[in-house]
Amino acid sequence: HHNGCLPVRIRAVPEGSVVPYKNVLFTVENTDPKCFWLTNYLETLLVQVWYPMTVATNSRYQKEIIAKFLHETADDLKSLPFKLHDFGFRGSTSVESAGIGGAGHLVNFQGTDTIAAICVARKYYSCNIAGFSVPAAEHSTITTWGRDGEKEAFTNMMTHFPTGIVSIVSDSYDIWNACENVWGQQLKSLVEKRDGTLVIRPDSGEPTEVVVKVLNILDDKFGHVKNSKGFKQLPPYLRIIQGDGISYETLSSILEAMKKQNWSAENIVFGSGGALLQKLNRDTQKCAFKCSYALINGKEVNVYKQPVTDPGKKSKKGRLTLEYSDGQYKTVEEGKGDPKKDVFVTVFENGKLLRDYTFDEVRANAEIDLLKKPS
Ligand SMILES: O=P(O)(O)OC[C@H]1O[C@H](OP(=O)(O)OP(=O)(O)O)[C@H](O)[C@@H]1O
Repeated sequence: HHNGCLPVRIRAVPEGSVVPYKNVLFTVENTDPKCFWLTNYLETLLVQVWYPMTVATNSRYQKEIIAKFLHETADDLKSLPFKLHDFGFRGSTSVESAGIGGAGHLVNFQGTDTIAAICVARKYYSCNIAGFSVPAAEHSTITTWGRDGEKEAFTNMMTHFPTGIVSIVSDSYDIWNACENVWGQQLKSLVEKRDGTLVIRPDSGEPTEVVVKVLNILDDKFGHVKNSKGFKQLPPYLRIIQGDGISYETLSSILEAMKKQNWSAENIVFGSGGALLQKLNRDTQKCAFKCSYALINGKEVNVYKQPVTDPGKKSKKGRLTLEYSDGQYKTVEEGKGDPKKDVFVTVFENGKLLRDYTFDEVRANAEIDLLKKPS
């Protein structure tokens, strides 16, 4: 009867919009009364948007934290798009999950090792290359040189990649020895003379302590410059990346510990895997899909649940719209919304995709206010 097309209308907030949780984000209505069952039949599939939304939210929050510390301790915010690198592919439950979640992260940042995410952004959001990475050692490319061969392994990376950024994991045996003696003495002139930036990667231990200690050792060996805000920066050919144990909580405490010792956030890049793509679930942002309205034998019924055992589970009533005014989003229930303030767009109707978003549009909608002073 419908030529294979689903008789539903989906209205949704533009992708990338930053909306406080517990607001309506999209509505689904059947357009054929005979298919009254279709809306909640689609619940299972449609609620899966919780995942990229939650990754994007978590990643954006981390972007806000990093921006705040850059505002306070760095000359500018130019490095922000590459400050949180996605290391999460290996910890994802599937290639598809890594692609979808990793694309959520790429809404906010451009650094990723999750190639599946670049494929998703290219295939579904017309983005040629949404993310980038750099040449990097991993433990096997250091440890295959043997315990006594760490210096040769480092030299090999430095000479194989003679220009640009190169990231070299340095905790295979003893991060303190690697920073103080191997990088700081034996390979010091190689580091200084190389045409690019060496990014040293500690990868174990308590991140807050390790990062500050590594910075202090490198300072002792290579010195620092003071930036316009009076904070210390390693020489431009030297930076660090902390990619172990990074979540929004640890990120904040590392940057705070650095600031206390007068280190600029400019010195560090973060990598995050499990906490970025996997340590979240549908309840992290309390994402749910509920029936709120029905037309029963011509009678309009506002449908809702309100369990006595948990007031937090009360659902919204009636026809729903999302309004934006005075810088605030508000969900309006029971069909009382003002169409002029409604931000929803009809994105799908009777089998047709009516509005598609490019990755650039999503990114623009999600951008943080870079000029805002840190709170
Ligand atoms: O944010 P995460 O999910 O922790 O991902 C990052 C970690 O993953 C890798 O090590 P991996 O865990 O594979 O091995 P390891 O236990 O030997 O560090 C990498 O060296 C980081 O330590």
